[in-house]
Formats: sequence, structure tokens, C-alpha cells
Amino acid sequence: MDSRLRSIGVLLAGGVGQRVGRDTPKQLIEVAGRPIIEHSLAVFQAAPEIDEIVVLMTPGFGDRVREIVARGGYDKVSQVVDGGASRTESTWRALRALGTEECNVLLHDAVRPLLEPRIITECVRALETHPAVNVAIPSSDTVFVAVPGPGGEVISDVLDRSRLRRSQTPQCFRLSVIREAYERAMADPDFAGRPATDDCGVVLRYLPEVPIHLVPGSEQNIKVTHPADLHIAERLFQLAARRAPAAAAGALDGRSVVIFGSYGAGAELAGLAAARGARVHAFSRADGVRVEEAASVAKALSGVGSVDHVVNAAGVSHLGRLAEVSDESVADVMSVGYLGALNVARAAHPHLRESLLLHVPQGSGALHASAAGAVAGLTRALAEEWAAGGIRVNCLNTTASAHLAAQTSLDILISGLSGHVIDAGVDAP
Ligand SMILES: Nc1ccn([C@@H]2O[C@H](COP(=O)(O)OP(=O)(O)OP(=O)(O)O)[C@@H](O)[C@H]2O)c(=O)n1
Ligand SMILES: C[C@](O)(CO)[C@H](O)COP(=O)(O)O
Repeated sequence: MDSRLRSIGVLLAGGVGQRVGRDTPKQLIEVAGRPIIEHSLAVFQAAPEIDEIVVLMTPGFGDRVREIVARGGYDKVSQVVDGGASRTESTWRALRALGTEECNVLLHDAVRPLLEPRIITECVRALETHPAVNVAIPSSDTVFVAVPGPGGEVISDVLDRSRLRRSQTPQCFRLSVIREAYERAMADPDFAGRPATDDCGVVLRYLPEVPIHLVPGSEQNIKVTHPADLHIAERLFQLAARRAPAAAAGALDGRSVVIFGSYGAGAELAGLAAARGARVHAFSRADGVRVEEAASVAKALSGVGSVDHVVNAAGVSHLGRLAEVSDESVADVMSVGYLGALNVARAAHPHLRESLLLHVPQGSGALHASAAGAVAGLTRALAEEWAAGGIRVNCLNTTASAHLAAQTSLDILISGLSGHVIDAGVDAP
């Protein structure tokens, strides 16, 4: 088979998200600082195997997707097409929009935003030798058949779990194969009365002679279906950021990074960022820059001009119970710990191109906790306020060593996350 076929990612986003129950379709809800569909778009855009992306969007919301595409520079997107009344109708519309030239088609639920690049790579590789490919994971639950019984439902059969798999997406096909299956389905008067819940189901029913090869999916590749899935997805994105390997050399090539606070994590981060290609500007009290003074921060930043990332690692730590706190400690924690973060954010905004990262001051006790809570709240609110401008805002809350805090900071800067308060825990023993 021809391994040089073009590969087209189709994002199925034509649903209304009834089970999530919001006014807007769930694919437009923000998780980890971006609309869910944008996470999926970003994965397909970044995949070297993908040549083109077609989006099937809920009628009436196409312009929202076009805005996301334009703002994010997702230049592989060739068409945003109105979805149909059901998932299979959306697939059918996508197939009609794809033209006649043979290619690989990867049909993906836009509401599976945690798709791993590895899965796309394996699917496209599998399509070199298989005309149909699905992504699946074993079932950890026992699955049975329920039938109507006295007073409700009863179990009629318990299925053999060792042979059961849970179907995910992308579901991937040679275009001629999936088109043939759908043409037969659309010509079948019984199809509407017994629709398929996925595209492999259509191929299996109408082209049973075509084997559907399986590629291992991932437990993280969840489909946001119910309200609780929004929280699970948010948390999974946070964990992914924490697990990300310290950014590779060159990850910040050509980027400018301003760091306030030149002790501990600030100093370590300056070294790590420079080693990864960034132009680093570090400011501290030693240079006469005091984050608690708005004019001082603004002056430092105006000398730098446009900047890709700004990190506030300046903070005063405080340990102890409120009953034992001195007036001086209260003033320090509030002015450096909280007001400092606010000043850095306000002064950075006009210069900022990519992201702001605020370190929560370290410490313990009620005074510390109230300042930490204020910085976390500031982060979440700013992430929303600045999202339209494409600027991400995150916050790192850690008691780890300066080195681990700096590594985690670097991972957050390049992660694409926004609106996260990342608890980075402690160093591994
Ligand atoms: N008419 C439809 C219905 C669904 N989908 C897409 O198929 C994926 C999986 O569908 P599902 O989770 O069922 O989404 P919704 O149909 O939006 O959800 P619900 O059934 O709760 O309304 C989603 O990305 C969804 O947007 C689609 O493209 N066209
Ligand atoms: C395609 C799918 O995600 C595979 O698990 C699933 O069948 C879609 O079902 P939905 O009811 O449209 O969410």
C-alpha cells in the first residue's frame, strides 16, 4: 500500500453536548485554559503525520471555530463544515467534503482533548498496511447485557471481559473504504432505525470482510461526556504538565523570558531557560527592582520591550500561626507576596506575548495561606481575562527544591496550559 498518502484529521465537533447540559456545545467549554476543541486541534496541528484538518462543527458555531483557528494559527485547517444531526451524519458530511482523491482519514471526537501524539503516529503507521484502524483499551469494568425484567432491569448475560475493548478515537480508514461503508449505510433503509455509535461499527456492518486493526489507546484519552468529565480532564492536563520531562534544549529558542526574583527558583530558572535558548532578563532587589512597587516593575519591563514569558519568583515566605505574626510580617507577605504578583501582572500585560507564571510564596499558616489563595485566585481570573488575547496565565505552588521548582516552571511555560494552579509537591527521594 502507498505509504505516501495524505493524512487528513477530521475533528467531529457537530454535537450539542446535551449530557453536559450547558448553553454552548461542550467542545467550546474551556479546560486547562483553552476550549476543548482547541486542545484536539493543537494535537493534530502539531502531528507531523497530518497534512490537513477538517472540522465538523455544530451549525451556528462555525465562526467560533474559525476565530479559534485564526487566533491559534492552525494553518492545517482547510474547512469548517456544518455537522449533521447525529455523529454518523457528521462523518458522512465530512466524507462528502473530502473530495475523491485517495487519502488516510482519521476521524476524531473533538471532545477527546487528551489525545496523545503517539496514537496518531501509530495509527498513520498502521494505515500503511491496514485499510481500517481503531484505537482501543481493555475494559476494567465487567460488562453485561441488561434486559427488562420484573420491576426493572435484570442481567441476561455477563460478557467475557478478556475479549472486551473500549473503543476510542481516532478511528482511521483509507478514504475509499470508509466512503464505501457509509454509501452502503446511507442506502440501507434500516440504518436510521439502528444507527452505529462509531465509524468502525459502520465498516463492520457494511464491509465485514475488511479487518479493523487495533492500536492501543490510552486511559487518558477520555471523551468529555458528562459534567464530571470536565473536572477529570482538567486534572489530567495538570498531571500531564507535571509529568512533562524538563523542557528539551532549544525549547525556548529565540524567546525572551523576564524573571523577577533572583534567589532560589528564580536563579535556577534563569539558568535553565538560558540553556534552552531563551534571552533571559532577571530582576531582583539587588538591581533595585522591588515587585511591591508598581513603578519599579513597570520601569524594568519597559526597558525590555516585548517579552514572551514573564515569571514572578519574587516572594517572601512566612511560617507560623496568625496569633504569633508581627505587623512587619503581615506587611511583607501582603506587599511582596500578593501585591508583587499583582504589580508584575499589570506591568507585564502590555509587553506580553505568551504567558505569565506566578510563583506562590512558600510558607505555612493562615497569613501565608491567605496570600497564596489570593495569588491562585488572581491566576484563574487573569487566565480568563487574557484568554481572548492568547496569553496564558499559570501559578506554581510548591515546596520542592529550587531546582525542581525551576524545572516545573519551564515545563509550564512551554506547556500550552492556562488557568492552572499547579501543586508540584516535593522532590522524589
Ligand atoms: N451530531 C453530532 C453529534 C456528535 N458529534 C461529535 O461526536 C463526538 C462524540 O459525541 P458525543 O460525546 O455524543 O457528543 P454530543 O453529541 O455533543 O453529546 P450529547 O450526546 O451529550 O449531546 C463529539 O466530539 C461530538 O461533537 C458530531 O460531530 N455530530
Ligand atoms: C466514537 C466513540 O467515541 C467510541 O467510543 C463513541 O462511540 C461515541 O459515542 P457518543 O455517544 O457519540 O459520544
